[in-house]
Amino acid sequence: MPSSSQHLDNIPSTPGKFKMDHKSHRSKWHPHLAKLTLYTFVFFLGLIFVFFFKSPSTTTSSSSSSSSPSSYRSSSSSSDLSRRSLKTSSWGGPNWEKRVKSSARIRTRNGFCVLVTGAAGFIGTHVSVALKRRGDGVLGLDNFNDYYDPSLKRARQALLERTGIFIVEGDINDDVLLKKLFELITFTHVMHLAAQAGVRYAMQNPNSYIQSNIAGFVNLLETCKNANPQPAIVWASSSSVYGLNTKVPFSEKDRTDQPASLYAATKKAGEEIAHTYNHIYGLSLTGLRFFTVYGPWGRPDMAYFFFTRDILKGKPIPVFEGVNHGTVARDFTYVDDIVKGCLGALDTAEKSTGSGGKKRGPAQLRVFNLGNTSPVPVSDLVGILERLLKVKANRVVTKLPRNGDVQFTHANISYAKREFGYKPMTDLQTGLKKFVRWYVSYYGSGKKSDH
Ligand SMILES: O=C(O)[C@H]1O[C@H](OP(=O)(O)OP(=O)(O)OC[C@H]2O[C@@H](n3ccc(=O)[nH]c3=O)[C@H](O)[C@@H]2O)[C@H](O)[C@@H](O)[C@H]1O
Repeated sequence: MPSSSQHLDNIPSTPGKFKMDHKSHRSKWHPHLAKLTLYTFVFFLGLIFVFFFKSPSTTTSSSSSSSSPSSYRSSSSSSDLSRRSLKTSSWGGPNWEKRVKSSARIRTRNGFCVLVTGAAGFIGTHVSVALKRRGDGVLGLDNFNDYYDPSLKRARQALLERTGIFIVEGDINDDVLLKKLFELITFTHVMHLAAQAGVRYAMQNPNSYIQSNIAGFVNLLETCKNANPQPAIVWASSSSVYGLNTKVPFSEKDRTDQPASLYAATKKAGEEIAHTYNHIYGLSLTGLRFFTVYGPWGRPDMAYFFFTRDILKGKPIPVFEGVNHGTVARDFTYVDDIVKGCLGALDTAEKSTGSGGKKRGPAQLRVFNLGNTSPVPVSDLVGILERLLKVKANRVVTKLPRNGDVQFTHANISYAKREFGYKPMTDLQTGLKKFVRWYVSYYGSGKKSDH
């Protein structure tokens, strides 16, 4: 008989019996029992490990109430583990709820109540402030990930706090959190700007694009479609959906089925997903194709931003050119013009027609270009920066890499003009002047900054 079965045979049938015989069996039983206890311990430890680390939604149980301090939550899920630095988030409790409600309070007649996702982001910050200033209730949501220096996001957060805007720290993939927010607040609109941005970074971390721009978007739409009343949603698509399209200027009617980057593909997928939720659930959805947005509080991963930093530091900057020295150009659009476009889209968004997951009638579905209608070669952008910074750039002319960049963008904006009077006012020279002024006030004249 194998020794293991002997061990099993020797286990007392009741604790009482064991206790009674304790003294006489002790020396004989102890090694076996110790081993068995160890195995049992390891087994349960394993179970606990599996429960806590493999369960899709571990500590965000919807049954626990967030109204007491003891119910402060920490959210993370298995899918989060694949994300770049998705921190756990804490939310809940009476003080948290008070801040949420105060931030979302409408302060003007017929004002909106807007959930702004990605509120600590570049465009999110600008749009949030503009909405708050005109009296709308604004609640921010942001996961503060470290795609770029999170201290810049914290500084934007501090700016928003001074304007009376609270940013909930959490992820759009956290359905329990989203549900809670919609239970606490009746949002009339969602301005969805949370995304994994950047064209070239998609080669390094493709999964983060799927997590944010597809899974996160679907999660948000699921919450919106279940809400009663359903909010109207305005969200950030991208000029990059035009991909390898050669017909210029880009019109919303042009083909968008040739994306040149995974980023573009996820934004295009977002447009198709928006169509589905509009069709099935009656959600009012407006996608905005932003064209290379720049300005104060911008994104450090964008060329105009890191060119400024590196010119000031005397570092070389790679300036891309197309085949046969072809010009690479962008329809750079100043952030204040984009904000006006966002507000115009919100103001003309019709109500969703569904409620509680049921469609009651056809709902609005729109896509707009928001560009500047005036493409500028990247080499001219560098020239403007040189003049503003009074430093000569160390240009390294480099062949446009095959990592998602397209050679040229140019927006036709007549649809946005017709629908809500969109009219960009800022040329690149004027906008970069404002950016440089902000940059120098934020980082100093730069040579020592190492962000
Ligand atoms: O409209 C959009 O939807 C997108 O706009 C932005 O993408 P892009 O237009 O590619 O901006 P950005 O990287 O600043 O490159 C600007 C120019 O500099 C050139 N470029 C870039 C890097 C470099 O090292 N050298 C260079 O010449 C480069 O070839 C390009 O011509 C957002 O990042 C993106 O998130 C998305 O919102």
